[in-house]
Amino acid sequence: MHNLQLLARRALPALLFLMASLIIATSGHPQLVKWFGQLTYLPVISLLIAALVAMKFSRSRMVLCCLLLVSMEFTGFWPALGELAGVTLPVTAILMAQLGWLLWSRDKGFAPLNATISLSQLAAVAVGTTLLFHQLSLQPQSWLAPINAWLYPDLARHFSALEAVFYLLVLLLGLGRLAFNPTNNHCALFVSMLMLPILQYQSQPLVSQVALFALAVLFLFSIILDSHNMAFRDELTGIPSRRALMQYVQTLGGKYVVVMADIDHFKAFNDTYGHDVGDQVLRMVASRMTGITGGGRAFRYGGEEFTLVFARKDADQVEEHVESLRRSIADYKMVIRAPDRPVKKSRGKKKPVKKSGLRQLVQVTCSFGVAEKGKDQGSFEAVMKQADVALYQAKKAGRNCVKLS
Ligand SMILES: Nc1nc2c(ncn2[C@@H]2O[C@H](COP(=O)(O)OP(=O)(O)OP(=O)(O)O)[C@@H](O)[C@H]2O)c(=O)[nH]1
Repeated sequence: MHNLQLLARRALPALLFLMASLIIATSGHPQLVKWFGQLTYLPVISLLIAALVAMKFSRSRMVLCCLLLVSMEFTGFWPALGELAGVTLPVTAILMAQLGWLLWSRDKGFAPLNATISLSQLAAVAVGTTLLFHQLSLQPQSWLAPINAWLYPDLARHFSALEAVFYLLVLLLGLGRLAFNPTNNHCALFVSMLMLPILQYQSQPLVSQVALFALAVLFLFSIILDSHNMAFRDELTGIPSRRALMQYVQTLGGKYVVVMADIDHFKAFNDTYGHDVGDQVLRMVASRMTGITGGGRAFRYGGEEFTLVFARKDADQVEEHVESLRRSIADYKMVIRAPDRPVKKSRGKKKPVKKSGLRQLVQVTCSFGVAEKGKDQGSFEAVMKQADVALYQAKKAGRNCVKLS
C-alpha cells in the first residue's frame, strides 16, 4: 500500500480519537470533572502502564515519550530546573523538540549504554532548544511581526510568535517522517507532539488530564495494532498472512471457493536479478491480488504462493474475476531496478525481458487453480488440496492460465 494511504489510515483515526477526547474534555461535563477529580493520578498511572507495555515490546522511544509526558504532569519540575539555571524554559518547545527527535531516531533498546546515549541526546535537545530560544529572543524580532499579527489577539495570549514558528517547523519535520515511514508507533509519537501546543493553548488541568489519558490509550492501542499486524500480516508484502487465512477459514460457511495462485518461473527472477528484485515482484503481485474483485480475499500462503478465498460463491461465479486478475498481472509493465548482485545465468525457461534505456521491463505471470467446496470435501484443507491439483494442471498447461478442478 502507498505510504500516503497508510498514513491516512493510521494517523487519521489517532487524530480523530485525540480531537474527540479534547472536545469532550473542554465540554467540562460534570461527570468527567468528578471522575478525573477522584482519579487525579489516572493519566500518570496509565502513561506508566503504557511505558511498561512499550518496554516489553522494546519500544524505547515510546517509553521515553511516556516518561516525558509524565514529567509534564509535574509541570513545576521544568520551570524549577530553569530557575536553577537562571533561564526561562520554553517547556512546550523543549518537549516538542524532544518528541521530534524521538520520531526521527530509532528504537535503541534498553542496554545501559544505549539508554545513556538516548537520555543524553534528549538532554542535549533540551539545552539546544533553550539556547536557541534565548539567542533568538535577543535578536530583533521584526521578521515575526506578520506572524504576531496573524496570532492576534487570541493565540498571542498563549504563544509567542517565535514559539508558533518553532511548533510549525517541528510539526512539519514530524510530518515528513510520517510520510516516509507511517508506522502506528510514529503516528502515536506525532500525535503526542501535536497535543503539546494544544495543551499550552487550552491550559485547563482537566483538558491536560484527559489528553494524557487519551495518549496512553493511543500508545497501548498502537502496540496492540502493531502486534496484530506482526502476527497476521506478511512482513514483505503487507497483505494478510497464512495465519490470517487459517483464522479466516473458521468464519467460512458451507459454500466457498479457494484459489491457489503461484508466480510462474519465480526462481528465474531470483537467479537472474537477485533476491531484492524477487521481493519487488512478490510485492507487485501481492498488491494486484488484494485488488481481486468479486468479493475475494487475498493471503500470502508462503514463498511465491498466494491464496484467494471467495465466501458464499461457487467456481462459476469467481472464474471471470480470477481471469481478470491473471490478465492484470500479465499486462502489468513492471520496471525493475538494476540487479543487486552479479547476475547469474538462469537455468530453464526464462521470462521475456525487454531492455529500454536504463530501465528493464519484465513480464510477470501467475497460474491459478480453482476449487469450490463440494459435498465430498469436508474440510478447508481438502478444498485447498483440490485447488493445488488444479494449479498443477495450470502449470502443466503452459502456465499463465486459470484451471478449475
Ligand atoms: N525473493 C524471494 N524469493 C522467495 C521468497 N520465498 C520463496 N522464494 C523463492 O521462490 C522460489 C520458488 O521457486 P520454485 O518453487 O522452484 O518455482 P518457480 O520458479 O516459481 O517455478 P514454477 O512454479 O514451476 O513456475 C525459490 O527460489 C525460493 O527461494 C521470498 O520471500 N523472496
